Amino acid sequence: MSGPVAMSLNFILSYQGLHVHINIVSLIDTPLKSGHHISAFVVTVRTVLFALTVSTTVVVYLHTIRAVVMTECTTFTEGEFYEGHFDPRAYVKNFYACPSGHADEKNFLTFVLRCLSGVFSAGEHKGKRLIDVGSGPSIHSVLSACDHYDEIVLSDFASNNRREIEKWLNNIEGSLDWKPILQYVCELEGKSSPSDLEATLKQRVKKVLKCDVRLENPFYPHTLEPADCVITSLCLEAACKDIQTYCRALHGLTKLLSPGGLLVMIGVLGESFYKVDDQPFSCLRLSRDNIEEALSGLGFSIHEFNLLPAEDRENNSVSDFEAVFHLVARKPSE
Ligand SMILES: C[S@@+](CC[C@H](N)C(=O)[O-])C[C@H]1O[C@@H](n2cnc3c(N)ncnc32)[C@H](O)[C@@H]1O
Repeated sequence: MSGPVAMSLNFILSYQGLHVHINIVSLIDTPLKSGHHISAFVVTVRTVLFALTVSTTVVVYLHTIRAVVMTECTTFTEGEFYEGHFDPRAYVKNFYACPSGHADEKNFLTFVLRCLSGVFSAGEHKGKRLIDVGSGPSIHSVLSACDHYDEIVLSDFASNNRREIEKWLNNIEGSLDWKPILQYVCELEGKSSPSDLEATLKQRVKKVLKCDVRLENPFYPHTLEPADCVITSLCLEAACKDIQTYCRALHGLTKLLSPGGLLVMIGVLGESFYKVDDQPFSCLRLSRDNIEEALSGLGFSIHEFNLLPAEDRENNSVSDFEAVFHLVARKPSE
């Protein structure tokens, strides 16, 4: 099977103390198959002026130009690509090492954690079962909810992600460190003990399952009992190559909910790629209308839609999102 090949070219042009750093990252099809095209092309040109003094080096960034050209997307990085190319430890180190998240994605993670805390900390939403779809290697999206649901299922397409979660749940040496995020959520919610929160979550997570959101039943061949709450964060836009697939996947997720159940989504608008270390992944560019139309088409009522526009987008080297959104919607009761 052919898959996209990530190419990264770096070079420096120097002339009399003026250094031009050129970084080209592109996703291209494997040359083994003909008729394929460049699918994503990211060019970053950094012009750096080094002014040397006796003891110090002053670096002045003159300007950063970034151009992203999306052409026909024959190589959208779907689940199979994640299996071989997504580094769970690098992902967590890049984006979840501390509550402020990645330095280029200002306030992204604090916005997400605050929104999730706002939904769940009062205890208004509770129930027996909660499913997080496309967890990646991460547990942050269920931290605020875990006190209020008896059984939690985490899930992802990629086995390397599921393995990292299992390692953390089983206290295996060298597992991912979620302490800074646990600490932050406790501070938000006035809880005194991150280790109690950690213990609660570890006790409530009953399964870590393979899922594929492109399937009508994402957990096929298993049939899960209907959940009171489904959470999904940054998964559908990473997994779905076009809006039709996205709407079908959303429908599949909503079928996991019992009537009247709660859907909580975190996602990005207007993003075409993100990077984990130097490895780019594609993303379906969504608008707020896309999501609202898809959900109202499924009969959901949207209770909250919160948006955080990207700050300093032109200097973001790890993604090109326009805004991060958080929404809470309810499935119609029968
Ligand atoms: C950007 S990560 C999001 C991870 C995590 N939920 C978060 O908020 O950080 C996207 C995740 O989607 C998963 N994914 C990709 N294709 C998928 C599919 N078809 N079904 C389920 N998960 C998929 C990837 O393995 C990856 O873990």
